[in-house]
Amino acid sequence: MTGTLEYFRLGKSLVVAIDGPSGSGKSSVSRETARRLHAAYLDTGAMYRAVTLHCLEKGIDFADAGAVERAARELDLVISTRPDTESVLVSGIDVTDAIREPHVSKAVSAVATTLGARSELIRRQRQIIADSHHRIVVEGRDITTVVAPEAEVRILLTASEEARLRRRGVQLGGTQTAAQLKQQVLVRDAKDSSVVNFQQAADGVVTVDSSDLDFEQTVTAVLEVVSTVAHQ
Ligand SMILES: Nc1ncnc2c1ncn2[C@@H]1O[C@H](COP(=O)(O)OP(=O)(O)O)[C@@H](O)[C@H]1O
Ligand SMILES: Nc1ccn([C@H]2C[C@H](O)[C@@H](COP(=O)(O)OP(=O)(O)O)O2)c(=O)n1
Repeated sequence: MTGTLEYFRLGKSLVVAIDGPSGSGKSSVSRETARRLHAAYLDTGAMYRAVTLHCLEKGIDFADAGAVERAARELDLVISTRPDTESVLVSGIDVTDAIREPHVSKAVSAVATTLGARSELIRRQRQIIADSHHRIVVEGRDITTVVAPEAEVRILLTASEEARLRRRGVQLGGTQTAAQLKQQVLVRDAKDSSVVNFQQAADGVVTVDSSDLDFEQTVTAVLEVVSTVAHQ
């Protein structure tokens, strides 16, 4: 770790790209990794969710790809990149909690599979990485392959279906039935997989399987991958 922080102090670029399926621990593990590295943190899924919420509120037809793309382009979206501040604003309104609602989770794949909306969000994500002076942990589905394939560290964070369903169930406070959880985790992943590959590691991407690791062990495993790069 000390070596990794030293690497940062030398002003070197350190983009940590983390992809993986739903419930693998991407958001929580990436946020904590960013904290420990004193780096910025970007939850790209939150951006897809914000566009989705906006479309739902404006009654935009998800089948109209042009309208969804326009919504992505025109959205006044501000997302915090401070790991200690979870904040998403749309037109100045705080939607941090609203974008996590189950009805948004259910609809979000429609935006994720609209290629024009993806291009716009990818453009914005690259800008945010540049604004961070390339010291950032970025997580999503296509960060290692599309958004930042040149990232110094590229990780695929996986976990068994059973672990992912269990974690999401606990996270949602036991409010969802087994069928609802399957819909939100496995069915959504299957839909999203039609446009991005986050099930297998691309060349040069290190897989961290968190199925049998607790949260702290997973963060440690990710930091170990980061530190091998810092010491190269
Ligand atoms: N290795 C782990 N062991 C146990 N629980 C974990 C682990 N990693 C994450 N979690 C918990 O699982 C839930 C889902 O994690 P999250 O980061 O939201 O996943 P994702 O962003 O991949 O959907 C959260 O409540 C988180 O605290
Ligand atoms: N880089 C990304 C990030 C998310 N997405 C899509 C895939 C997901 O269905 C949604 C929401 O992502 P999010 O990471 O919030 O999802 P979960 O934390 O797994 O519930 O956005 C994407 O297509 N590309």
